[in-house]
Amino acid sequence: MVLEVGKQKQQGRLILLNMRRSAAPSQLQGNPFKKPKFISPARSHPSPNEEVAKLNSEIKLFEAAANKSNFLQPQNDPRICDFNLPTEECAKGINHGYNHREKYCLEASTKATLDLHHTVHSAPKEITVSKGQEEKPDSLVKYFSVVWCKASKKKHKKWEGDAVLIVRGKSFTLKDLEGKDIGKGTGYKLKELEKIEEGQTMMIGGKEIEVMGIISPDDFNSGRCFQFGGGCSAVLSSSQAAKKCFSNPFKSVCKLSSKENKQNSFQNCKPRHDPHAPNSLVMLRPDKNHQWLFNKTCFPVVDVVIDPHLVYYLRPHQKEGIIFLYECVMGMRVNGRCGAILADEMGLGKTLQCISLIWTLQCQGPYGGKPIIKKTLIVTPGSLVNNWRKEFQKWLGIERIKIFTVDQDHKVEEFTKSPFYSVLIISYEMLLRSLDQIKTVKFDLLICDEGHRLKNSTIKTTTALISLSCEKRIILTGTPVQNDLQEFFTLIDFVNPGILGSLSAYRKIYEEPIIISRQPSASEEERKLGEQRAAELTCLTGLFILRRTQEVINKYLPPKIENVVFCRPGALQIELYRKLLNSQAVRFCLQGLLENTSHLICIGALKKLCNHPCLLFGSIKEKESNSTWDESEERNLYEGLMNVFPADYNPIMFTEEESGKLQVLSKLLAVIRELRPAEKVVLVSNYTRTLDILQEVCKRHGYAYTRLDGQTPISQRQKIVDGFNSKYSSDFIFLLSSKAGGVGLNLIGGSHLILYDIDWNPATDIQAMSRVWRDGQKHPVHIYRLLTTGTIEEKIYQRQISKQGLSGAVVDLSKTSDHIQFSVEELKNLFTLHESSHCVTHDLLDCECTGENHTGDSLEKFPVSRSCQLGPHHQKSDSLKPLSMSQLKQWKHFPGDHLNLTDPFLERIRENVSFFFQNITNKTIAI
Ligand SMILES: Nc1ncnc2c1ncn2[C@@H]1O[C@H](COP(=O)(O)OP(=O)(O)OP(=O)(O)O)[C@@H](O)[C@H]1O
Ligand SMILES: [Mg+2]
Repeated sequence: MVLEVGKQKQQGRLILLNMRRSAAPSQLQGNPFKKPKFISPARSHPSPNEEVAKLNSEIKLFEAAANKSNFLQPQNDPRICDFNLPTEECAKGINHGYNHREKYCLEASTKATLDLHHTVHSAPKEITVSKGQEEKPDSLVKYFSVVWCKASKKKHKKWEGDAVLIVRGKSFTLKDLEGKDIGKGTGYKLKELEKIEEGQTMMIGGKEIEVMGIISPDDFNSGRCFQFGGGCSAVLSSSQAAKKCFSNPFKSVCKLSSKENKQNSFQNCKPRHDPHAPNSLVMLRPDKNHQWLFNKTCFPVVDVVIDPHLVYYLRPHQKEGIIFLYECVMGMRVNGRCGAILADEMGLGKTLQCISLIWTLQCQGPYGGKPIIKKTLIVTPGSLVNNWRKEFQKWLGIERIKIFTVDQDHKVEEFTKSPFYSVLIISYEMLLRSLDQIKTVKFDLLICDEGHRLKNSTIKTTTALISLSCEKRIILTGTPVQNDLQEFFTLIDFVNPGILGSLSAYRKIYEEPIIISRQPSASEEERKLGEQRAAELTCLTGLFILRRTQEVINKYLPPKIENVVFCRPGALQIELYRKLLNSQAVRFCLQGLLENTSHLICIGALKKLCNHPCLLFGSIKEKESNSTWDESEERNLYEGLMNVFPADYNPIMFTEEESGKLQVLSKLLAVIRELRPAEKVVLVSNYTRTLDILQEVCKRHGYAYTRLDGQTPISQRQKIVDGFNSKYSSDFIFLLSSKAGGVGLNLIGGSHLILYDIDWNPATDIQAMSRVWRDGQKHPVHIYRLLTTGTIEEKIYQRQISKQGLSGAVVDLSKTSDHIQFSVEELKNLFTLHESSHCVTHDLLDCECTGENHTGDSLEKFPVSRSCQLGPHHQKSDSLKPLSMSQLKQWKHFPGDHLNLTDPFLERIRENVSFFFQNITNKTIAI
């Protein structure tokens, strides 16, 4: 059966092979439209005998081409669209794409036959420049795929490359397949440009071209007519790039060494688990094309069935995710491409999906049941290395799979020397240190957890990982990947190298038109072009990117009660705040007189003050004792500030009353302890010094606590997390530095989470909040975000939720306030203290209520949209994203002195609170 398919294909390609022979080298990567027709301008067609003689040697080339030309597989699986595509529009786009690509291939082969009869080219005719003033509406634009070379009188000319000819009225533009202009002209005779047709050879703008085909406006606008948008070519070019470092990805890891082995394998060709059992999860069978390419030894095709032991626990979205990952790494979604990005929102169980995949591929495969992978490399942030180990044990026990985690006591060498282990789990930092040893192992699958860190292609980690010769690559990330087109390219190019062409081509074909189309000054034409390019890019990459939002697991989770609590500042805080705002440093900032970073120092001081005046006191003392104090910028800021503190002020003896937020926190902890003695609290700050203060509060009140921050050794981290999550733990509080260790942690032992301070980047806060409201959480989750009323904290919050704050930068954890540019106007707003307002944020909401008990609908009814460079239509709504102002308005809100506070926790803190916002998710379940 398989052989038959191969034979048919061979016959079908006889003609094509000869076309290829005469092609310029660039054509091997060229445009699929005309690739098969590519004939040197001065070359006649070879005789049929020549053809046959060359056949054998060229079969191989044909195989490669056949392999690649099926870039997208329409026959593959109708589920593709269901799983992948972010929007309906995109789904339409994909089907459309399929048709096109099928059409391309068909057209290409038909044309090839025609070209065989196309013998010697007549001398090209020069298109003449018009002298008259004929006019033509701009809307009549035609596109052609062409091959070109410099004009010359030589007999044996060689085409130099493919290009796209755009004819608009009397002008033309010639673009190479990287989107660069290589020729331009205007004032040509309209009649001559109008007459251009397929097969025509001509001189235009000093270049000789041959028209290979007509490109539809749709194909041009989508960018498909360019090198990598065309599908077949994309795979070809990149596979050539990939060849450099990749070995055959589909070669089974279990080579048959003898006849005996082979016989045995045939006899054992049964699925490992019963595919017909109820609830069985069976992977897609490879299609004929896949079989022909990767089942050379003709093993029987066997069902790959996920271990029922795992399936029992899997959520529906996880089953879909496993199917998706399987098809991606098997090269069933994009032929010859084995990369995937699983970008599910935080807490959706990306780890379990990967573990299921690894376990499946390590034991099974579609061809004779032979395993697909032997060794897997998992690279993850240091704090999650042991979390991965735990998850493996949780889902597979300790017997099924042998994993090795690298730490101080367990070096990579141990893994490399032992045949015992199949999975290596290592931190990004350790990977860099042990790269040479890691390279000695042949890994069949590479998983990069929290892989958005690879978005920068120049950082060492990315280059190190790129250098590993493993083709099956998976990036896991909870952060959306489409917000920055440059970073998007790097991530895509990492998992599927070369699929979007070179970076410069990508910029020309996709990035530039998309960005131009989003500018307010964009013309209608630019807007349309940008939209279509974005749609095409999304469709192409949507085949191997999967993102699901939190909603898919909401029904398995307990209710979440989110509160934004506006805490009245203490008297000392207000006095110090005023003084800081009156300082010379702030005044200079507002006049634009100081250096670039001065405003950051002012902002830092105000933020410290909001957390607790003793932090500011500590900073001033520290600076004063420094020998450079006299020249330091801070002097202008701190001048006279010490006089505001009581003469005998001792920061170690700080009081709770000195900070509005600390007072609220202290009362909140007390009421949680009293009303829910069995529940625990995660207390988050971005600053170690603030955590010190919070730790001191725990001590003073006798609360048992544990702490994880940047200083915590990686080897300790999982132990701390496990200890806290254990029901036997006596810890009441988990002190967490969100930036240092928030990513990926499971802190389901806690059901109350308090964000003590606010970060410019909402992603940091969202990361922290997602630690407790996730699978496995048993209690309703209470989130409290504390903000000091009228201060810079409110402004940062507003920035987070306003449009400005929603620009691409904010969803990226690596972006800090250092990256944020402020206008003088913005600085003026930042450096204002609103002493008389209960809640400046509410004042800005344009809400009809006077702040009295507005009980808006639940947020769930209001889908949130995040700005994304690929446009609003190219991304599903994400639930774990910053709110917008209008959504906040829908939250229940009321002043602190409101009479009917139904929430017993809020009731206890109201004395120090000027305003509340509250929203409940999953309200249906009784709290
Ligand atoms: N099907 C399931 N049933 C019960 N618990 C599950 C299931 N799937 C995952 N979990 C648990 O949910 C928690 C979150 O899973 P995981 O850490 O894999 O999330 P994630 O998608 O990696 O999130 P993040 O982006 O925050 O890292 C883990 O404790 C995991 O064991
Ligand atoms: Mg994770």
